[in-house]
Amino acid sequence: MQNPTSLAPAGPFSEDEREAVYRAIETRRDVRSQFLPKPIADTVLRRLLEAAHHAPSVGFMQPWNFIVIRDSAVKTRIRQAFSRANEAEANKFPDSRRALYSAMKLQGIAEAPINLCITCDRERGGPVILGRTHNRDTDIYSTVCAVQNLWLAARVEGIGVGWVSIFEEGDLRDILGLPDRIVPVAYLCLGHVDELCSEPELQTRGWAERLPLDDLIFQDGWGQKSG
Ligand SMILES: Cc1cc2c(cc1C)N(C[C@H](O)[C@H](O)[C@H](O)COP(=O)(O)O)c1[nH]c(=O)[nH]c(=O)c1N2
Repeated sequence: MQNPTSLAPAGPFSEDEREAVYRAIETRRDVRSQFLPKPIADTVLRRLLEAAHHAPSVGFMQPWNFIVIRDSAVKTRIRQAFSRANEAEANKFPDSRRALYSAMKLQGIAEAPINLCITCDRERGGPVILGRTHNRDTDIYSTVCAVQNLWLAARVEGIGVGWVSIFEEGDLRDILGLPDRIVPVAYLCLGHVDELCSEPELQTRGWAERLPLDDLIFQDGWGQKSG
């Protein structure tokens, strides 16, 4: 049988292109406070969704859907669900951290012109999916790849993205009318930004620090360091 694969050139990008890609990766931020009210043009939103839709997926399953939320009544219900979950989460932390937790803004649901729920259809493509037999969660991993593609594409477009995960899943299911087989993987707030924090907000506020990369790299087996 003839090999149907067609090949395209795949050498390194030019220096400028390479720098631009790494700049997008390094300056991407999780956004909660910097959203501008300016609407996102449909053409821009479409490019972001195309970027997400070009993510890798197990068995080319493409398990994602994109629920674009603009309706302020829906956002209000989502915001209320966040508030309930946020209170419960705050109470999980010891007294010494609770005040700092409560002082942080952890969502921009109302301020972001668009909210976007990226879901995973756990039954898309039928019961047997190439590559998923031994790890059922690879459909979820695939959906997260779509989220990251969108997040980086958004940086390039001057659109900030904030991932909000402080919800009871049942609330999201109920508000968005999700069938049982659909998992809400990411709830994202999107809006134009003209400024972004230069470091993760959780770092500047003293909640956590970026770990040294060298501590995380092992050679040929868990815990094994070179030299
Ligand atoms: C799966 C997942 C879920 C959440 C987040 C991220 C991810 C990957 N993050 C954002 C998170 O705090 C942030 O990514 C890190 O602090 C690192 O900062 P930068 O993304 O580099 O700005 C996040 N932030 C927030 O304010 N509220 C939230 O509910 C969440 N939830």
